[in-house]
Amino acid sequence: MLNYKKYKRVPVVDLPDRKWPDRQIQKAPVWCSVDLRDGNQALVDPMVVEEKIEFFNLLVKLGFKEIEIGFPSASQIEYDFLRTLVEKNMIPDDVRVQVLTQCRAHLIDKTFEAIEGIKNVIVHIYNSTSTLQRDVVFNMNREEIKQIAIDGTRMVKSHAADFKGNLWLEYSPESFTGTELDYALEVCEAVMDEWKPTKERPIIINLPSTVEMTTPNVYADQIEWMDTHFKNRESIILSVHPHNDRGCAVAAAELSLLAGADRIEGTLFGNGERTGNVDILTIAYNMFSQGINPELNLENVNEIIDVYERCCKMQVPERHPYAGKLVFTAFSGSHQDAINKGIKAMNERHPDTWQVPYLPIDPSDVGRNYEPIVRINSQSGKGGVAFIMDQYYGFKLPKEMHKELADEVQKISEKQGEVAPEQIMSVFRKMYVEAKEPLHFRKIRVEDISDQHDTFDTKVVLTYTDHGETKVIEGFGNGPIDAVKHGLCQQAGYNTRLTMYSEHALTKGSDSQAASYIQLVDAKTGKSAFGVGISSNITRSSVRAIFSALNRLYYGQ
Ligand SMILES: CC(=O)SCCNC(=O)CCNC(=O)[C@H](O)C(C)(C)COP(=O)(O)OP(=O)(O)OC[C@H]1O[C@@H](n2cnc3c(N)ncnc32)[C@H](O)[C@@H]1OP(=O)(O)O
Ligand SMILES: CC(C)C(=O)C(=O)O
Repeated sequence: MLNYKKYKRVPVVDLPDRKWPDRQIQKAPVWCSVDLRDGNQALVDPMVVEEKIEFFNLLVKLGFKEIEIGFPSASQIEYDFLRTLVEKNMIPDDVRVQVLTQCRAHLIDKTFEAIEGIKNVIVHIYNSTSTLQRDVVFNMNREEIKQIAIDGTRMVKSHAADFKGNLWLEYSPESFTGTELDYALEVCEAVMDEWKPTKERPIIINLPSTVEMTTPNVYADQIEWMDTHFKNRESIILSVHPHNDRGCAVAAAELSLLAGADRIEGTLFGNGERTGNVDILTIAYNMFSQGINPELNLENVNEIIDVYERCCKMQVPERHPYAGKLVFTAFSGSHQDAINKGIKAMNERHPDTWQVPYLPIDPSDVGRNYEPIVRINSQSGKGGVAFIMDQYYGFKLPKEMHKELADEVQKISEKQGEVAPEQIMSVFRKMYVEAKEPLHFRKIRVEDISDQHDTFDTKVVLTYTDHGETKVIEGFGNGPIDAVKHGLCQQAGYNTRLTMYSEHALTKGSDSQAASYIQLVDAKTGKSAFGVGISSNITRSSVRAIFSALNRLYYGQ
């Protein structure tokens, strides 16, 4: 049995008048990508300079205005990358780059050496404040730990006096979620007392969920508590930095926005230590799906995946929100049916507002144009097969026909697994379009005889082969189809009723073709069959559909 007694609960926050549950997200926060630092430090093979440059350029293209580019005092690669950005003038003027350092003199000195020449920089210092780390890592009491933060701030301050560009300070009480709230507040305020931020030159106070330890509502309570207890709150940009140990980082980040956070640090696809940082893209796409401008350029998720996978040597999982290969695809019948009907209804009723069952966003909005929304396997139903026929090939099968074709496709999927659209099309062709024997329609002549006949106004002369033997018959009716049917009944003995007819121009493939669908019922036995005809001439496509139905009805095709 699992030894759950080994673990103890993390205390919750006593916040009876919490406000965040009644709020809604109204706008995008300040986004800060920490891919090149927190994401990078978790990689099996951290990025080399060229990869960091490619990733940095992607982040700029996506519209990030704050980018933590590394820990320049940690390694030569980190340092060289930063220097390359500066020397090659690659940092846009409207982007603030951020660098991380521990509160240690030699690391801060090196950091300032690295950032020389940057126009806008955020120097991010941190030290762990949690009860556990105070005890086992630092073996220091509360005052001593607070002093690390104060000393770090002082060191940055003394360097900042000589720094030529614009510089902001960010302070993180690392392991904030394992820190007593009153103590976290005390340390942050000690840093602020030292730094002296103003409304015009605010400090970034970043409250990381370094390890996600609780349900997201507790994190939100912690953030709201801090938000409402800070003195001089207007001189703070309140930032969060959730990790995903419990799989709830996105929820934690979203709830923290309700609780007062202004800024989110996270990574693309949630790469980062252990289970990762919060996935910024998911939060941004969530906003987008609610009609909120995410203020990032996220139209091409495939490009983001491409750069991410190449530089990080990580894979985006197939079920990853908004980005996974399978997230816009339905295999199951009822989902496919609802999507099929939903898209049709939306196009008819309100094409400007996306509302389709099972698809929270329009895949094409994020560049997933070629995504198969519907894929067919043994879990699929008739709606899905009809959707494929329409979306891929332009055949709008009458509802009556859906089941027959789907049953045939299902027989295949039960044997082989997924059935590709081409295979469905080939089944359709074989079943209907190629049902041309033994009755093979050759040609038709249509005459308008309206002033020569009382009830019928169309005469047809129909040539076809029956088991190879050529036959020519005449038929009269109130239109070509009716006349063909009468001719076949009276002169060839096929006594049928026509119970369904529909036709449409084919929108996909050859643009001048029409498709006709017919259902014939044998008047004596009641047996029925569908037929399909295709031709550039609507009369010929209809007659072909009749012959297809006859062959299937009487000759078992
Ligand atoms: C939650 C986070 O993600 S924080 C960011 C973590 N990222 C990284 O660590 C990646 C880059 N880091 C590195 O390359 C290295 O750790 C370096 C270069 C920064 C420092 O290297 P080293 O000094 O050789 O080793 P190390 O990191 O183990 O140093 C630990 C010492 O720093 C102290 N320390 C750790 N964090 C801090 C801090 N934020 N401020 C001040 N001192 C600190 C520890 O108490 C320990 O002190 P001790 O030597 O007296 O026991
Ligand atoms: C440095 C801090 C913000 C960090 O990376 C964390 O707490 O996860």
